[in-house]
Amino acid sequence: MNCLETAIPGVLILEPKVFGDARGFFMETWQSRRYAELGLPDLVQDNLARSARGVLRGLHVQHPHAQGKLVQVLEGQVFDVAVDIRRDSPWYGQSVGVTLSGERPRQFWIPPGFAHGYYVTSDTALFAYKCSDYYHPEAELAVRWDDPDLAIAWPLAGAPRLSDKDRDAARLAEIPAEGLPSYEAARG
Ligand SMILES: Cc1cn([C@H]2C[C@H](O)[C@@H](COP(=O)(O)OP(=O)(O)O[C@H]3O[C@@H](C)C(=O)[C@@H](O)[C@H]3O)O2)c(=O)[nH]c1=O
Repeated sequence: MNCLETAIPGVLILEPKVFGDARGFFMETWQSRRYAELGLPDLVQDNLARSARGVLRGLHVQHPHAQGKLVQVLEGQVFDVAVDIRRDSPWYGQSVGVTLSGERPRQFWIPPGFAHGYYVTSDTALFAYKCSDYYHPEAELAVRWDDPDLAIAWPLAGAPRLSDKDRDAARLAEIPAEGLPSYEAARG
């Protein structure tokens, strides 16, 4: 497996080994020992979402109960973004964006303390991810996907389709510092 660093330490692009043959392909999408060697924590919840073209989900984070997320597109294509919102991080407000597709299977590791979102650029997208903590709806926080301070270069084709929660989300600067994860707490 290839492990590629990004502009923010800890945010990783993983390229698992793909075994192609006449039938199709095979790959391991998670293996506890190998992923632990890369520094990933235990993963305790597995999620799957299908979305139509133009859907944008995010930006979401849990605080407390910060979740690291190992994400992968099974079918279709998305633009996926990790935003560092750890209040005392040297990379606070910076983001990493990556295109993920079922055609070129690779994984994106979003560490705890980052807000996460994605925008669907194919007719449909099947999006799978494993999380390092359980879902705690009372701890959910949404940050505006189009927060001008974050200046995320979404590859938009028209207005995105949003949930009510995401349409009403606050800008990062509007969230009190104590409502955001800290660098140390998110590192565990
Ligand atoms: C995230 C989640 C949602 N749900 C339920 C709550 C709700 O009724 C329904 C849909 O939830 P949402 O609208 O929050 O789904 P969605 O907008 O897809 O939320 C997800 O967005 C991406 C960007 C992330 O990073 C995820 O962590 C998660 O926040 O599913 C669970 O039961 N467990 C979960 O872990």
